[in-house]
Amino acid sequence: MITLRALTKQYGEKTVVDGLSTEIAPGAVTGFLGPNGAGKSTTMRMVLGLDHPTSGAALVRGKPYSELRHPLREVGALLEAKALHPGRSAGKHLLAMARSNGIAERRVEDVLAAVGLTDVAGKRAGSFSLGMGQRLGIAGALLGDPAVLMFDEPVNGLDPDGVRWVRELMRSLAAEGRTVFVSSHLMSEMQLTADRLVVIGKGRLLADASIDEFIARNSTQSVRVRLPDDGDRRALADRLRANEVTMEQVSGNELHVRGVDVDYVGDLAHQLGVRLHGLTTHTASLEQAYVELTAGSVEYGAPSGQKVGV
Ligand SMILES: Nc1ncnc2c1ncn2[C@@H]1O[C@H](COP(=O)(O)OP(=O)(O)OP(=O)(O)O)[C@@H](O)[C@H]1O
Repeated sequence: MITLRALTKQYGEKTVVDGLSTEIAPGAVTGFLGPNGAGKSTTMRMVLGLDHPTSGAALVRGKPYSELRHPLREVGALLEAKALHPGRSAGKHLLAMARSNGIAERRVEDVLAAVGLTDVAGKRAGSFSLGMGQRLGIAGALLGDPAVLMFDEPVNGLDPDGVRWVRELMRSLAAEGRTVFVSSHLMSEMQLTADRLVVIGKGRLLADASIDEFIARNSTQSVRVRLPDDGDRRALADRLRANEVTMEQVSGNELHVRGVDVDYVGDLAHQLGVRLHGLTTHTASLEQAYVELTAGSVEYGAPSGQKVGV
């Protein structure tokens, strides 16, 4: 369990983490999402005692990091891949970590096997590819067999096999009853990996919900209608507008209609005698729900694209 209590961090005038309160529960993967600069890394650093809160608290199993007796045995983290001695072999790096943290040396073999690095344990960590570096970082996080794990962007730069491997690892760690807190920019990935989501923007909590709740609360369903004839499309759009129904033309002859269901649009098309080639309900993906939620708190975003007029 990780507990954030009104966690706040200011750098000079700027509040980068702003009164965050939530609990990251064991037995689940919790995705930590937010646009660039939202404060995700700063939050994780405070959980690990690498940054100090201006006010509030970040607790691991009820205690601040500084009060944990055997920190690496209680919380493991991958913050920045390759934050290690480049001349040391992977095995020696882990051995040094084990020795300085009172962790049994046999754990080194276990975690090397768990991340698939047994065969390259004797190679210099500095010669590792990005993917191997990530695996070594994850091995370090697992070394103390901790109940709480935090991963900051663990799939950054990984190939599809590596991404799938990280996903399965996160899921299996959660299935063992551990707390798994993972930040990512890849919404589609979080949709496959996470049970719950904590979303922040400009340091503030925007959402704290299960994936399904998050999509249901933050996105509206739309009806997608395809009409092969321009005149038919205009007739339907005019009638929807007259009925004060919101819609947009996305491409060619496709309309996205909001706030009504397929029955409504189908009946209207029938009344008008227009021909349809498609009529479907579309539920927003996590990506769309996330973009809608964070639209107001993107610090460095590009302006959104122009809509095609109907
Ligand atoms: N040591 C520091 N001094 C001043 N400002 C800082 C410091 N560390 C972080 N910041 C600022 O705090 C804000 C939050 O940064 P943070 O790295 O926590 O965001 P993030 O959500 O992890 O972003 P990203 O997704 O881009 O990694 C940013 O505006 C950043 O410039």
